Amino acid sequence: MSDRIKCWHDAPGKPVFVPPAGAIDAHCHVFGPMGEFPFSPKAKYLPQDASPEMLFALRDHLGFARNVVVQASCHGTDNAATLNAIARSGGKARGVAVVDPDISEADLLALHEGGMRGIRFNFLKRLVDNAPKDKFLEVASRLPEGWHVVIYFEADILEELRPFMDAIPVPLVIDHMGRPDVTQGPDGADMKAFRSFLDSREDIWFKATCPERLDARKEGGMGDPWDNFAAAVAPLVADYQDRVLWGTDWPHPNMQDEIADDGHIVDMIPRIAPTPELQHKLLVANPMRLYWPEEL
Ligand SMILES: O=C(O)/C=C(\CC(=O)C(=O)O)C(=O)O
Repeated sequence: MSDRIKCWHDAPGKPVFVPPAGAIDAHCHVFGPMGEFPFSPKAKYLPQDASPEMLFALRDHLGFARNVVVQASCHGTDNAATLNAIARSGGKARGVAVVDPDISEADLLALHEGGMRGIRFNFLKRLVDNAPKDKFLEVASRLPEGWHVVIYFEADILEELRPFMDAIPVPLVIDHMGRPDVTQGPDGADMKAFRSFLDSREDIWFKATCPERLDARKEGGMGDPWDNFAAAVAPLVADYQDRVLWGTDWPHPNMQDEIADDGHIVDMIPRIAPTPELQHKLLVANPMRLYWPEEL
């Protein structure tokens, strides 16, 4: 692998929407810097450096107060780059780790000390070589107190994953709503299946994220201003308003062919959460419960 990809906008606009005080970007990543934190030999993409300082500058520009940094697959199970971002944030970031399922209890506690509050299981074949469900279940059963499991999958394997996810004994957070086809609309088959999954347990959360991915022109979607995304996702946010999170997904891994303006992504918020009450739940109250519960 040679060329390092760059997927983010160099000069995102200032959003019109002003996030409420204490707003949390609950899904973003850092890459490297590679000189300090090399990528995994198993990485499926090799990105340019997207440093903590760049992330924090974007946070301030967009009007957010905190970040939840999710370990990206290009760093494998070495969480050093994500922990570095959390450490440099001055208390304004927490994280989600990716671990070797054989990780010891002591190492899990060290991740907790470093600000991690969950682990991520990634089922996208283009991102990871294998996803051993039996090992994932074992490690999910011995997480530190208060942790959750983040799961990333695409809509076509939701049913196949149901028995596995049903067996996880801690809260679940589903990345990007399990990537529904938003062009099907709010009552499409993918949204119906996802709703039925949400209805099966009260501790399944989801991220109403990634208009740029789910409504990408390249995928047959609308592209910015992502009208399909707004139409399909707003009813879901309204109906499950106490277990939905939001994030920028900066630096938008693997979106090099469709660079999104993060200011426009923030301006999607009032389209999926039209009232101040919903916006406060989405951006403050809900992520605080998962990531900074001791402050509540
Ligand atoms: O940023 C995301 O959430 C989505 C990703 C990257 C990713 O998850 C990873 O590398 O772990 C993707 O769809 O390529």
